[in-house]
Amino acid sequence: MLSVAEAQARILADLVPTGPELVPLADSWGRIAAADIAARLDNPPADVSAMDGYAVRAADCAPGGVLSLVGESPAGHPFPGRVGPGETVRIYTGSVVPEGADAILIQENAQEAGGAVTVAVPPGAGQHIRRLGQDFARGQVVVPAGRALTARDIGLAAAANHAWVAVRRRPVVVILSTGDEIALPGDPIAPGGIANSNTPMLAALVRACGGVPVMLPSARDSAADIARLAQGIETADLLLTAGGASVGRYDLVQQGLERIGLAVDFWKIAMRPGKPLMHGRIGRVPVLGLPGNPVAALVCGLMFALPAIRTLAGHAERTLPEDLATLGGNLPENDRRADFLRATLSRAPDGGLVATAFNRQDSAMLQTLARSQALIMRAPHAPPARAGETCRVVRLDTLAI
Ligand SMILES: Nc1nc2c(c(=O)[nH]1)N[C@H]1C(S)=C(S)[C@@H](COP(=O)(O)OP(=O)(O)OC[C@H]3O[C@@H](n4cnc5c(N)ncnc54)[C@H](O)[C@@H]3O)O[C@H]1N2
Ligand code: MOO
Repeated sequence: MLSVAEAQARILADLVPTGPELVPLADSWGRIAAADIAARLDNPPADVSAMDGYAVRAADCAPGGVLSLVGESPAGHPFPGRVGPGETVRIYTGSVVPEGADAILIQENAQEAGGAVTVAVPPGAGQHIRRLGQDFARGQVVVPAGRALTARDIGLAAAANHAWVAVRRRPVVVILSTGDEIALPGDPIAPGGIANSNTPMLAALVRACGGVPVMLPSARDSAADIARLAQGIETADLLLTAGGASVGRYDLVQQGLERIGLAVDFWKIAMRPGKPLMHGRIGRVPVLGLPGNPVAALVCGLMFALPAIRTLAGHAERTLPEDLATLGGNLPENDRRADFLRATLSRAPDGGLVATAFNRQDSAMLQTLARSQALIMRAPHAPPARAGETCRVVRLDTLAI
């Protein structure tokens, strides 16, 4: 069976990012920059004052000295002349510093009367001046390609004078759950039936990864029905199936999709939950067959669908970051499958993270999944671990998933 890392590498190997589209900058939150965004101007565009006061020549300012007030430089209306020896110009925060001046005397440290300004506390040379380009220079890349745009990036791109940005088209991800027992949430549930939690959960995951989910009606446990529902996926960027991935007589996803051209790349990986994960292609469309147990579907979603969607979306950070934490309880020796244990997080007195695994890790238990704040990652064949030892975690509390 493949390791988690090998499976990730094979899934991501030949995914091609979607093409670019232009969107208004203000609508670009969370979108992935398709190209570097370079500044179209210097910021600040000139030397400007950081305070309200007087533009002066620092060398002219001595305590008690008097300067002649020769004009004003309001923001947006630069003073056209020069500040000569013994002269000063009234200035405000954000105003262009007139030629000749090399410091700002803040108004709290001066007294103005009858066209003269008396210096109380002289400024140092250069004080309270924001230099031309000190934030960024024209041509400098302010947002690199592949970044998911934050409110801060949008502010920066706006300051760099961009009204539109090129972002990647959101990948279209088709979701197909399978199983005779599956009913739409809210519909009557027949004896032995179960509400479909995977489809809405995976749709939310797709959205959180920057994709557009397309939820198909769930398929019966029949190869013909699976093939029928999955027809027409050639315009999608990714197909996610859930359920029917294992070895039972009614686990028919592979058989069903083979009828419409599925070529399987791998099936089964050394991971818990998630052993029956399948990867393949139908034509150019990558296919991820997720296990039906909802926890396995979501954990495989985080470890494989998320990197795949992020790669399709052109995101530079493809996989979830790992953190270190201290174990809050003992863990037994692990077998040959990498384990992802649902866990809560707390803080040790020194502020460090403490991860405590839930006692029951049944991959059908959604409540512990929803309550978990991290997944403790255990390597295949990890020896028993004791409370207080360091462990690797994927944080869920910081993900909006
Ligand atoms: N003999 C073996 N049995 C199983 C093995 C194995 O290796 N040998 N693997 C187990 C593992 S691990 C998993 S995970 C499951 C995966 O099974 P499938 O992917 O075939 O999923 P189903 O059998 O269709 O369903 C499993 C379980 O999940 C429920 N389910 C399915 N879809 C949904 C949905 N959309 N919403 C809510 N719940 C869903 C379904 O009712 C079952 O209870 O196989 C083990 N078996
Ligand atoms: O994926 Mo299964 O849920 O490993 O138990």
